[in-house]
Amino acid sequence: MTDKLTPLREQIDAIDAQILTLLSQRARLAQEVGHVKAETSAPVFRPEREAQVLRGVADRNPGPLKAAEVQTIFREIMSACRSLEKRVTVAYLGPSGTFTEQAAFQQFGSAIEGLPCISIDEVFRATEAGTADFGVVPVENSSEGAVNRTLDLMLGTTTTISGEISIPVHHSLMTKTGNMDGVTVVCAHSQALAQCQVWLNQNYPGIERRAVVSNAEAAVMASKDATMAAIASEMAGEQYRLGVVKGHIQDDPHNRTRFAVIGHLQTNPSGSDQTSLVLAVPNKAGAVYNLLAPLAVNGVSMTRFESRPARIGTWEYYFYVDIEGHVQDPAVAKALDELRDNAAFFKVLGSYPLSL
Ligand SMILES: C=C(O[C@@H]1C=C(C(=O)O)C=C[C@H]1O)C(=O)O
Repeated sequence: MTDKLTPLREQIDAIDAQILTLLSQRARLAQEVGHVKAETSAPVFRPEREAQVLRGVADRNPGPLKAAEVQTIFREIMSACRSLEKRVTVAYLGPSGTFTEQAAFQQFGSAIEGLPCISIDEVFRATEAGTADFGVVPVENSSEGAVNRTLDLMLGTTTTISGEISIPVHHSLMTKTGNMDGVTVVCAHSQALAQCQVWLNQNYPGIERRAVVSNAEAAVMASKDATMAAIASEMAGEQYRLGVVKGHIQDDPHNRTRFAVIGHLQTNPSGSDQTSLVLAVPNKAGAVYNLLAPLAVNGVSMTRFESRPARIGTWEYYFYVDIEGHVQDPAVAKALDELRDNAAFFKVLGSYPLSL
């Protein structure tokens, strides 16, 4: 066997040497890009460029590696190259071990300064104040719908959305011991409890369910108290040394959560983009219909429509709308100009590359 392996490993060693040479050539070019940007105070992180690089490698990937695996490798290469220009600070809903942290690393790679925050409000504050260059917040879950706090804070924020991330959300039931002996309470974020409610009803109908600030916090609590079980990601379980009682307990096996990247960057078109808006209408008949008519007239597709009470004591609403395309696309620009005229409130939250 050794005789067969040796020549193959020699070939791998030779290729690794080539990869390393090419990586350092790439890194030196990124440093040069960094110098050019520094001369004009241009932003270091260019999400539209990174999205194009990642789409390009997926399109050209000859296999046998999967497109998503090749993208993960290139994501890390870009993250490391970018950090030679500047190591960006990214605030996210923590503590360490949350799905939002996972989303932040999926977007920026691991060569960043992570800034875990205790609440969604804190992520907005840190990003608005410039303590962090970017923030990552949950926006919507495929089973539970909108994350209302994020939508409310988007209304008044000075930041814009520069990217979106979509990740599969798999929950595990975990305890200190890996079994349920002596456990009297199951802790998790309210959304996670809701996403696992059918499974909990069937398997642990009598047990108390306690909503806590995050799943990661539930994992911390379970790591300190053998009477508590946590619902969280297996990643959080590993971090806090929990044993898995049962994995994949979410009621919907395709459960996903969408996250937004917020910051002070206006992202250029990447070729496959989305724009998020908040609108309100005057309180009269046919107002919503009239409001949205310019989208259809200009051939702009709406991919999401969500309403939130305006919280001013009357039955008025803010509408959160996602459309295909970028504000710099002529059809989108024209539709938005017309839309602005019909709206009682109008705010573009950002144009950004569609998640991979
Ligand atoms: C090198 C650049 O800077 C950053 C790093 C990138 C990369 O490593 O490919 C791409 C975009 C930027 O976020 C660039 O803007 O081209």
